[in-house]
Amino acid sequence: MPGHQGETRRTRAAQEWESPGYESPLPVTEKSNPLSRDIDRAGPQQIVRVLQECDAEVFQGDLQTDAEYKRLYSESVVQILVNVAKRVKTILKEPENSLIVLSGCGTSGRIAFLLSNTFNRILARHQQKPVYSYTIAGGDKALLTSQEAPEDSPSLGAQVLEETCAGKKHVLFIGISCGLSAPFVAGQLDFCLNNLDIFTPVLIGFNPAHMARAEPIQGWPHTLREVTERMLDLQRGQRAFVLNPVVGPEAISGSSRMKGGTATKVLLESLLLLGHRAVHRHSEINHQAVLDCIRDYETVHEMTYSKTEELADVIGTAGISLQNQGHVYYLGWKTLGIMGIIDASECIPTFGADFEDIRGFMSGGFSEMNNKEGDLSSLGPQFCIDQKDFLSTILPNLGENDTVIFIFTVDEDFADVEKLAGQVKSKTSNLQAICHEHGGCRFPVNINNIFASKILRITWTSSAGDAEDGFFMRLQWELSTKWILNAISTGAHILKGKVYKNYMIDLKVTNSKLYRRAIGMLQRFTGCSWMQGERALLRALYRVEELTEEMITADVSRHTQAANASDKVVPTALVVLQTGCSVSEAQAHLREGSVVRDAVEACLTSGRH
Ligand SMILES: O=P(O)(O)OC[C@@]1(O)O[C@H](CO)[C@@H](O)[C@@H]1O
Repeated sequence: MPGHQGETRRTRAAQEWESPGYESPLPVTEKSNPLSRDIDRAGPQQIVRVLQECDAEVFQGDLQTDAEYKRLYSESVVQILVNVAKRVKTILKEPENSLIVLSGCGTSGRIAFLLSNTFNRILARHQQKPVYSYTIAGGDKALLTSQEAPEDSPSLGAQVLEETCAGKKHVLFIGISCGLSAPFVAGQLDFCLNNLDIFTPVLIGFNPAHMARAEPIQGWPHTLREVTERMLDLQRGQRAFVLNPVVGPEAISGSSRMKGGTATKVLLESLLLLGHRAVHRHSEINHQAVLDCIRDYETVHEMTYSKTEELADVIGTAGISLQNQGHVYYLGWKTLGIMGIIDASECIPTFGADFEDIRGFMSGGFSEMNNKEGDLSSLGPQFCIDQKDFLSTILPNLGENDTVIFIFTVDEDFADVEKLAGQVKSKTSNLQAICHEHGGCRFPVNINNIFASKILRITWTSSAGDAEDGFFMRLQWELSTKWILNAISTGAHILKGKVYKNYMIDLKVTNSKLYRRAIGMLQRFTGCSWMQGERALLRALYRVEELTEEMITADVSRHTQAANASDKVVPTALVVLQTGCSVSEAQAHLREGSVVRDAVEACLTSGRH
């Protein structure tokens, strides 16, 4: 794709979604992206192109100097990164009784976990004790599966944080909520604000402060907007920090696992790396150092998306597997294995997918995960993540409808990769590799032979630096892998018909944010009122024609709990609203059309005539 054409499209799109009336009053993270409007009708190549452009928006500079929205490269954002990196440095220099806690819900919490482990490993290389910890709404179960309900509890957030920090005298707390929306994180920030003698709170998200969630939180006297405003007041005296550049609407509306997760990783890694380099290499923490770091990540975007053809091929293969009721399996090594497990776990709430549709496994399983709660495999098949589990439970039934994607780097034991690939190859020809190598280190011939043409290989230029450079390269591989896997799972679900325009129509309404998003979607597509949308949603959720008084007056938390057990709730409500049919008729209609998008589209189009 010629670069300037993409840039022109991005500028035009930004002018559109930045205009004050565009999908007002939705915050940026919930708006639909003009660049991806027709992604549901795109083929694999086009899907990659659209995702590339949407992801490039993460690194877009200010359109004008007085632009309303701050971006990653904006002066004020860079300054906050500098200030927070200096706090990191202070803690690393005086680690006794100190802690850096990273926290979030869903993807945000998973990234918190990943980075907390990585940076503790960097410290170990320098013979330093761990300083990092993480919290995630729903505990370690949420690292592997979707646990959306705990996201709604501020008191749970505060309690978990208090336990994590017991006895500490200095805590840098970094709460991540891409939409500035999660009550769990709000509770933690409020706890910090009430204990400023110990805590320095930092909030990371991707909306301007005036778009932070302002609706009342059940059983709590504050809102996230109010907490954000309190933090902004304290920011002047550097007692709290709000890092909230805008990165543009998601390619799939509201799917903050994508750009939100990416920008979180870029921001956090940049500020943590600078803090570490200041201590271990005595380098300066200044604007230029921040800009250099972000530019390195921008290069990762370019390198990754230079593999458009190969990526489109994998999406096509994975899409066919899902269309034929087959499965996609990620088999990864080290942290790239974790990236696979994370990406797979997100498909359940995002696309209403079954946990068997896309699954991730990693070499070493829980001993390699290094999560706080240890081996969770006894909790059920969803928690079996070791490649050994793949061999014992999946391999025997693997077939031509399944796609298996190997994710590894030149640092792996090739004999291991080769042996597993041979076993998989005897069951399915849909074998793919995503692999990272660097200048001095290439894959041996037998690895190339076994995957033949099905290799998406990225060769990185390595700097002959110290161990920290090695870590930095791995962080870049992780981000690159994230982009690739997000594209594969999103693309495959698009090809399966799980996306309508650029909306995830079959999402699970398992927390209050998703519940509100679903009603908003019903309003948008049918023109109904909020109340009509909510009633239709509840009828679909409880599978009843008439709502009882109890259902109407119950708390949203009761509905979101019930949503776990229901299927195709939003598509059913859409059909009910649009045609005036009963819930059971709508369900029958959706069963007939195996592709959700087509069934919904047929109904919406016919309703218009
Ligand atoms: O608090 P955030 O980061 O805005 O949102 C977190 C979340 O609700 O959103 C994602 C789905 O959109 C999931 O990762 C997670 O469950």
